Amino acid sequence: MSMLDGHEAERKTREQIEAEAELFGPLTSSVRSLIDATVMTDAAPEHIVRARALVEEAAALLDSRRMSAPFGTKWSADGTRRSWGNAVIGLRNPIAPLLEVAYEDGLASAEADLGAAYEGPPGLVHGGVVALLLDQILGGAADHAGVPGMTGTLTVRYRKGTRLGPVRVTARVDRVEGVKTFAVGRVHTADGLCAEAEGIFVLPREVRDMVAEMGRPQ
Ligand SMILES: CCCCCCCC/C=C\CCCCCCCC(=O)SCCNC(=O)CCNC(=O)[C@H](O)C(C)(C)COP(=O)(O)OP(=O)(O)OC[C@H]1O[C@@H](n2cnc3c(N)ncnc32)[C@H](O)[C@@H]1OP(=O)(O)O
Repeated sequence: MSMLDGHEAERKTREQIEAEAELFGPLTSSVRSLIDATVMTDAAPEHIVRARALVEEAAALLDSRRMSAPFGTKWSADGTRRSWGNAVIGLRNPIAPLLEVAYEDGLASAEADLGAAYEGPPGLVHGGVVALLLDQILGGAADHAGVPGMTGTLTVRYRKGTRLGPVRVTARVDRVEGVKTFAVGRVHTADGLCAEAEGIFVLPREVRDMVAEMGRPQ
């Protein structure tokens, strides 16, 4: 499979995309609540059994028509880019913990409220989830700075346990060396600095070849 598969140009207007966001966003949000309720429920057994039947009915309804491939990245003529399946920020992905990434003065930042579904050690966020957030925000900072790449190396230093609840993640590009972008980032909670990371994002060879032929994709 090529690195460029899953990138797709689409003809939808901004209004159509907004209408889709209004349709799918609330579904994602409801399923996210369902995930939390599934982990946290202490309901009576008959309620669990009934809930399971309802969930299976909802899944069958949604599954009655499927896309032929995962969402990928869709590019519109006006430059809008959608990665709605993305595991960290996808609008259609209920396991995606981050909502919006803001970019200001070279700093990417985002907030998430990590509930019980993200637990690792008791009461703390799973270390893999911390790395997941960092990977995305560092990659986003590189992308936003116009020097995107695939994660080649991600080094995380876990300074203290990240308590479940609100977290803030930030990142910025530190330097660029040829096709490699070095980005750095942090995770904070009310307890202070919990994790730091450095990532090396490499513009893949086949994209480099394409860019050399056609100019950098917008
Ligand atoms: C149509 C546009 C497409 C744009 C593409 C960018 C998309 C980003 C867009 C939006 C970002 C949004 C945010 C995303 C965040 C989440 C990202 C993820 O989850 S990514 C999934 C996990 N990562 C992988 O699956 C990578 C798997 N590995 C590979 O594909 C290759 O190994 C790759 C691309 C990392 C390198 O392969 P080579 O063939 O392009 O690289 P060579 O030509 O050998 O080396 C180039 C330079 O990079 C260094 N390098 C190579 N691999 C490295 C590595 N793993 N770590 C550090 N440096 C590495 C080399 O030493 C060399 O350095 P010297 O130029 O000589 O200084």
